[in-house]
Amino acid sequence: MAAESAPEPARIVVTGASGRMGEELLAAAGDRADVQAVAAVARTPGSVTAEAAVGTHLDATLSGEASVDAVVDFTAPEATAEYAGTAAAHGVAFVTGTTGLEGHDADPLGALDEASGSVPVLHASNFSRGIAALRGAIREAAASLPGYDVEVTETHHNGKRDAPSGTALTLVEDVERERPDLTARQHGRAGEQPRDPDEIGVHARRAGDVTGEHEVLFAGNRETVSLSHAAGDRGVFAQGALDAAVALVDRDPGRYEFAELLQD
Ligand SMILES: NC(=O)C1=CN([C@@H]2O[C@H](COP(=O)(O)OP(=O)(O)OC[C@H]3O[C@@H](n4cnc5c(N)ncnc54)[C@H](OP(=O)(O)O)[C@@H]3O)[C@@H](O)[C@H]2O)C=CC1
Ligand SMILES: O=C(O)C1=N[C@H](C(=O)O)C[C@H](O)C1
Repeated sequence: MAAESAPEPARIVVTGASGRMGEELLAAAGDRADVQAVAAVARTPGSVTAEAAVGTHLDATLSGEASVDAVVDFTAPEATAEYAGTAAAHGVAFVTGTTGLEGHDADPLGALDEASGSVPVLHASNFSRGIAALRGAIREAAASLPGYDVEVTETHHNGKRDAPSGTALTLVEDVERERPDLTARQHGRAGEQPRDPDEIGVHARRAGDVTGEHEVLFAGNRETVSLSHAAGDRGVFAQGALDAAVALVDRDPGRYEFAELLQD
């Protein structure tokens, strides 16, 4: 009987290759058999150590590659808006973990929706499997603990640009869906500010090189429930994003959720 041959690796292009996540993605892809980073894009290519070719413009990079399955993008909202359109124009799936997209002038969320008309698109504020599991637990707790006060706290490294983190916003939305009585997001507190029952507190801390920590605290009925997650390193996010890129290959155009791809 003939031996089954391994499937071809997903051919990806990594944008933001000079960044913390870009470097992590290139390193992680190099260790996997199911993904091949065929090229990388960076504004400052000299700073990138990669076996793949490094360009400065995604459009030129995609034009120069015979076949690319997915662009994997962890950059900044304005770049994500541009790259989503470029990937769609080339018929290439788009996976992005960029946060801070909400309300940005470049309308990255609109660009993702538009791109999803012609290619598969996945945006996740957090690509760790632990956060995907935590979200289920948080939804359950929020539904089971009516009337409890809820406070969301995140901690990240001092180089993070956006606050609160994209993950914190996702967790807040998850709670709000189960608790429509929580209509007021309270970002920090100062001075005389007693808590209103309709508040959901949101707190962002920035310190040192903390990779990413999130906690949702439920308090009421003389008890507290705390659900939390801490990422040990950025490899956690990189592996999840590469899993997503592999899972998106050959899918129909449209918007996809990270949790839904994990179930397949
Ligand atoms: N969803 C998830 O699981 C995770 C999401 N993130 C998110 O990913 C994003 C990147 O994070 P991180 O790697 O730490 O950030 P860095 O600042 O380390 O890297 C950002 C990268 O994007 C590039 N970049 C920034 N602005 C532009 C632009 N206008 N055009 C083209 N390229 C640009 C930078 O290029 P240059 O070096 O030239 O400035 C750099 O390569 C953030 O939004 C962060 O919140 C991070 C970790 C996990
Ligand atoms: O910027 C980061 O580092 C991270 N960003 C994401 C976010 O904003 O939630 C995910 C992770 O926590 C790390």
